[in-house]
This record gives sequence, C-alpha cells and structure tokens, in this order.
Amino acid sequence: MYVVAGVIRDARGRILLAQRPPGKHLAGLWEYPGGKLEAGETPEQALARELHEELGIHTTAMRRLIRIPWHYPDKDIVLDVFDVLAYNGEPSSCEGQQLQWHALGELSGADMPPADRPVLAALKLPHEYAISPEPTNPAEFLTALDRVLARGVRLVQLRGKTISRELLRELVPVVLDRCRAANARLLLNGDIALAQEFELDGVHLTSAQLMQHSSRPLPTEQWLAASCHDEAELQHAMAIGVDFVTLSPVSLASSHPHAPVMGWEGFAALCAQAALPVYALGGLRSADADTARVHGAQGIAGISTFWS
Ligand SMILES: Nc1nc2c([nH]c(=O)n2[C@H]2C[C@H](O)[C@@H](COP(=O)(O)OP(=O)(O)OP(=O)(O)O)O2)c(=O)[nH]1
Ligand SMILES: [Mg+2]
Repeated sequence: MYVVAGVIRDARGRILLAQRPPGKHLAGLWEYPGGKLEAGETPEQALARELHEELGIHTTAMRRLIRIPWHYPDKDIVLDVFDVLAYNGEPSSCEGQQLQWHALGELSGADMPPADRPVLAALKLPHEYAISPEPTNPAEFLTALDRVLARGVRLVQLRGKTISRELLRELVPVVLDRCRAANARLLLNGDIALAQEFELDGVHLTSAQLMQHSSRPLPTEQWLAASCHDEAELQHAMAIGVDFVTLSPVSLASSHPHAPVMGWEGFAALCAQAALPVYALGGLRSADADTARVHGAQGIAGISTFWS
C-alpha cells in the first residue's frame, strides 16, 4: 500500500497533525495528513488531492522529505512524506478529524504511528553532516571547525580514533562549546562513555560496533547514528533503533581509496529499504547535495567535503 503524507507548517513554523478516526487502522494516533495513492496518480498529485479533500487547502509547492517502507503486523506500507512548502487556504477539518498544531521540538512521536518516528528524525536533522578528520593538531583543527560552523553546518561528528585518549578528553569540551555557540549538534565517534560524561548530543557507531549491539545502547533523548555499507548493516541499524545512518561509499573517497563504490543507483536501491534518514557518504562534494536528495538521501556527509 502506497501512502502519501504532507508536513504542513503555519506561519509560526508549527506542524499540523490529524487524529486517525476511530475504527480505522492505528485509530486515535496523530498522523501527517494524507492517504492512499489512487490508480494513475503520481505521489505529488495524490498528496495535493488528499490535502484538498481532508483540509480544504491547495498545495502549490512540495518537496520529498523521506520515504519510509514500514511493516505493520497486518499490512506493509510505503509512507512517502513531502514537505509542503507553500499552500493556499487555511487548513480546516473537512472530514470531522481532530487537528492540532505542534512545535517540532514538542513532538516525540509517542502518540504517532510508528512509521512516523523516522519522519520526525528527518525533520529535525539538517542536510549536511560534517565528519571530522583526526584532530592530530588541535589548534589547526579548531580553526577548521570554526570555518565549518561559520559555513552553516549544524551537525558534526568528532572522530579521534588515532589520537590519545588524554588529548581527546581535552578536546571534547572545547569542541562542544564551539558547537553549542553555533547551535550545532555534536556526536562523538564510537565512545559512548565519553559522550555521556560530557553530555554530547549523541554517538556515531562504526559499522563494527553497530553489529556488536543487539539493542539500542543510548536513551532516545540522544542521537544514535551508525556507519553502514550494505543491506545487512542497514537492517541491523533499524532493528536496534538507530536514529540515522551514513551509507558509503557512494563514490571514490580519498580516505578510503580501495573500497568498492556503490554509485548513486546502488545508493538509491539500499536507501529505498531504509526506514530512517540516510546521509550519502564517500567522495562527495557540496554540489552533490541535490543529487543525493533525488536518490533518497537526507543529505550528504563527508570529511574532505567540509573540511578542506
Ligand atoms: N495519512 C497517513 N497515514 C499514515 C501515516 N503513518 C502511517 O503509518 N500511516 C498509515 C496508516 C494507514 O495504514 C495508511 C493510510 O491509509 P488510510 O486508509 O488512512 O488512507 P486514507 O486517508 O486514504 O483513508 P481512506 O479515506 O482511503 O479510508 O498509512 C501518516 O503519517 N499519515
Ligand atoms: Mg487520510
């Protein structure tokens, strides 16, 4: 079953949710307005029709946010979610459904259909994810970090796999201060204990670490990310409740010159199986951001993409 749904915002940026009526699948839960694709419709046409039928609005611009394949016990759906960028009219309840506006920060997904939770992650995450090089020279590294933050990057992963733990411990609070000042979130590669100690925004697991965990190792209030390279890793990330992943290598990266690349078609095929936001990684440039989104990505991740 192919379902389209729209993220509709008011002038204050709040998001519209509609309550699923009694007697229907997932009754009582709060969803993004939308419904089933009808024969011969494109997803965009179906969403414009549904939003007119359910809310009385005319949608004039939309852009795909994320597409979620989801298995409910009684049915499989693909939930194709669009950001509604512009519409005419005031949304009102045309089918007797309850409507509510919520600030994004208030939404936890608790009383929403399970398939909508990765959509919340997609809404909260930016389109760029800057992974740090090894901070072997801290002064140079911090200057580069300032440049990355000044460019508007709002999600950073600190990687210190080869430097000493003492140096990493010194660096983490400094990097955190700079990220906080820039309103950027900071994840630490691999080290859950250190990330907890310094109250970072989350942890990014290597693919090897990901496969060692049989359940989510972090509370849901923190971001849990992981590196994936194939379908088995993606499936495991979803199974243990990872919030988002990087999928690589899309193209040839200077940091991994011998890894076989998947290309955009391979990336899109894997992404279509993923019920969570996926950043494209590996040999990409900022100019690849639109290509990445067309192939199903949340955006692009990279080291040299952002740091050089
Ligand atoms: N519209 C919508 N449906 C969702 C969301 N999340 C989610 O799991 N679903 C599921 C619930 C249903 O199984 C399916 C939508 O089917 P539906 O029967 O409500 O579709 P519809 O609005 O066209 O309803 P109908 O008039 O055809 O009865 O997708 C969401 O955010 N919005
Ligand atoms: Mg509906």
